[in-house]
Amino acid sequence: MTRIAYFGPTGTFSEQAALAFADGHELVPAETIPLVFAAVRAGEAEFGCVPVENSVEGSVSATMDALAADAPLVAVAEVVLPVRFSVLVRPGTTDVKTVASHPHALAQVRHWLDENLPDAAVVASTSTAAAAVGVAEGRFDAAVSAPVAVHHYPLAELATDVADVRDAVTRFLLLHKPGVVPEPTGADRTSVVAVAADRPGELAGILTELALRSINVSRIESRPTKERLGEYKFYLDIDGHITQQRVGDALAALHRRCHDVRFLGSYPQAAPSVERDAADPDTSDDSYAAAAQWLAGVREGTRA
Ligand SMILES: O=C(O)C(=O)C[C@]1(C(=O)O)C=C[C@@H](O)C=C1
Repeated sequence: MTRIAYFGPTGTFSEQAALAFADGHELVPAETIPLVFAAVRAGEAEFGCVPVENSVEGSVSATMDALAADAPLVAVAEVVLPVRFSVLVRPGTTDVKTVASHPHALAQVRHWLDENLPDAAVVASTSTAAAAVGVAEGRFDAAVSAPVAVHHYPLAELATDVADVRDAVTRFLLLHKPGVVPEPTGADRTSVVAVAADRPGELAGILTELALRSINVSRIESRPTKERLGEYKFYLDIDGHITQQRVGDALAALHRRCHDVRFLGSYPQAAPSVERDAADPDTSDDSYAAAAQWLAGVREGTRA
């Protein structure tokens, strides 16, 4: 049976994302995001499911770092889930002195906590469900959890539908060892991470390579290389698929000019951000093929 390792324990948003990817597969929890990557790299699970980006709190740095380090894994699918929380307590709890959750979740309910539990000490936990486990075991009084967590742990709802930003969403990736790239659908995303050379205009140069080929950038994020102060790698999410000429051409250009480029996957967009085939017709695959034919003819001396 196909196994999906997910950022657990049971009752996380990541588990719901894993279910959305493939109901019927065996879901195996891993306690941290790096452990999800490790399970896939070691072949203990074929796929891994991790959060990558939240509309309120931004990128999940543990995922970003794990994507760029060690043996490469690539994204083969994404899913976007709405994020509203339940605040869970042991049945009968009236006095909440400590409230725990994953830092990303805490950041999304800061105002609610200020208004409703102003005296509670806020504690970071490895995941929203780990916080629920901590409450069940008596280590904290309340957990900011995914709504499904109440079905997994002997806890009661102190509040439901908690979110400072009503329409918050989190994007999750399904990861696999490099091998098969999903077929292009016409509304795909390609992710890469590039270590740029440290020279004037380099970032502008990278973006120009994309702009010249009519490629939309949906996200750019920098993280330190962790080797030297001031040295950064750039994560880019672009619209399009690696099999498209203009995307392949742009990534080859990035490979020429950057110290390092790692392909992080081409996969269907969960919520397409552009019209299908909205790109400039001068950058279509047909246009690239015609230009390559002309160039080959010129080199052979059969065309001018
Ligand atoms: O702890 C969980 O439930 C997770 O799946 C992690 C996570 C995150 O890292 O962003 C997922 C979605 C929510 O935004 C809060 C927490």
